[in-house]
Amino acid sequence: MTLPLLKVQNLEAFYIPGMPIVFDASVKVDAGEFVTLLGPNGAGKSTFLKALAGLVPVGEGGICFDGQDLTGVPTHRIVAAGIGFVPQTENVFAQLSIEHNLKAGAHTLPRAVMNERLDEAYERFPALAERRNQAANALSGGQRQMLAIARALMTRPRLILLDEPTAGLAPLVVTEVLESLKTLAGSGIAVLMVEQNVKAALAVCDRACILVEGRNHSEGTPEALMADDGIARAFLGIGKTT
Ligand SMILES: Nc1ncnc2c1ncn2[C@@H]1O[C@H](COP(=O)(O)OP(=O)(O)OP(=O)(O)O)[C@@H](O)[C@H]1O
Repeated sequence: MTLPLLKVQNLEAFYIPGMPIVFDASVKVDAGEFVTLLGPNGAGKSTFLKALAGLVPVGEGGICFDGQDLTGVPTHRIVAAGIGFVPQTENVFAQLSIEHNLKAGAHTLPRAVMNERLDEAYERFPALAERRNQAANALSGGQRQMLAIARALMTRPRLILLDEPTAGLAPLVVTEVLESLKTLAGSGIAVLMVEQNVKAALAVCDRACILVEGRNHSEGTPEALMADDGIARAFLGIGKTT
């Protein structure tokens, strides 16, 4: 039996000591798997993701990634271990060019490696290549998200965490961004994202985990979750008509 790439067990995360937001959440992600975290507003999904990125303190529980214990380690070590993080907002430097944004994602790399990674990014997202010298604030919302994703990929992570990557985007662009994440997962880079566009997320992911009040509620393939009438109505915004 192969171990999951990411195994989070019974994690507690908090902003204020003694006042957990995430009480007991467990999630596994396999290599190349695309997993969505769903749940009501305030369930602690973003907090959970930030805790995995080392941006929120953790209490009980553990985070194991690629055989390494990453519980409570600082963000730079998490990135070095092979995890990329794309925050929901302010995820690009608006005044900097696209190329400088990408370089900022991996500024410690030697020049030759950096150029290789830039080529990879432009190959993956051709729209960025065409505009490489323009400021990021000239990009559309969807292209900005692509840039934020491309920047997180500059360190060649094995897992990328994304906090609501389609927030505020038009429906067609939502699909475009999510399809690009599906392609990413297909290329072997695991994806764990928090998403509010439930139906669009379920159309592309392999599995979804539902968090409620900082704890696991249920999980399964999109098909299995949608087939459960109680879950579909309560969490997926899909009511069966009778
Ligand atoms: N920086 C912070 N300091 C203190 N409390 C916070 C902070 N950020 C979030 N919270 C609180 O943590 C709780 C969970 O928020 P979180 O954003 O993790 O939930 P969520 O499930 O992602 O919700 P949503 O779907 O609305 O984004 C909320 O009650 C929120 O007020």
